[in-house]
Amino acid sequence: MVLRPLHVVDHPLLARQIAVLRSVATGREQFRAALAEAAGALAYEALRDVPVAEVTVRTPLEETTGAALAHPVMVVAVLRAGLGMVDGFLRLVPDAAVGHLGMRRNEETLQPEDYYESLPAGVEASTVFVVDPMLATGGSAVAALTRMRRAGARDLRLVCLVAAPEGVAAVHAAFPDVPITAGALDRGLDARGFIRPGLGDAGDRIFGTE
Ligand SMILES: O=P(O)(O)OC[C@H]1O[C@H](OP(=O)(O)OP(=O)(O)O)[C@H](O)[C@@H]1O
Ligand SMILES: O=c1cc[nH]c(=O)[nH]1
Ligand SMILES: [Mg+2]
Repeated sequence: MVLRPLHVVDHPLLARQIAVLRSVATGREQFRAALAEAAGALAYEALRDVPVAEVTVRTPLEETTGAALAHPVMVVAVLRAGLGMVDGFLRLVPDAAVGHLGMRRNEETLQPEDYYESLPAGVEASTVFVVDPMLATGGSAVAALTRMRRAGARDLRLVCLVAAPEGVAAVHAAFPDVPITAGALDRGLDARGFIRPGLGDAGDRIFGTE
């Protein structure tokens, strides 16, 4: 049986941040802050089923058992827009390693072009979260996940803020075992490959480029 995990997080605090991010009236500073908040909420949900290890804890009164994450966490940001999600993730997992994959979508062909890669050691042993706010055609996500699998990632997950059904289908087709956590599943893509209703160009809104 093919596993097709998509978890669209349903939470009022996340929904509120997504409304801020969608609004054309939201400026750069507020956009960055809302994206960090939303990424924290997504991280909380995306980490829900990571393996835990039992540890012994001594309270002031007696010894008991507690939980620790069984494997190190690695966050891999798809540049540039994925950078906007890293701080939110690190608020929840401050000791996570952070990798970077440089990737830009050619706006004529809609194909992703690689331009950078920097990955910390320990990919094989880590729970790896690839983060990018926008999952549109899925070309960038599939390329990023392919690079991470080639780098040795075994426990691999994708976290995005806004997903189009086309992108979800593309990731599911290429990586049926990779769970996707998303903040919203939108209607679809327009003729230019933009997510509708979406939030526009996430990278441009974070960095002020146009
Ligand atoms: O699913 P796709 O059709 O591949 O589109 C999604 C990609 O497009 C955006 O990045 P972009 O290429 O605009 O680069 P940027 O983050 O530097 O702005 C976005 O952050 C994704 O990486
Ligand atoms: O809607 C979209 C599609 C791709 N990249 C974005 O930033 N926004
Ligand atoms: Mg990109």
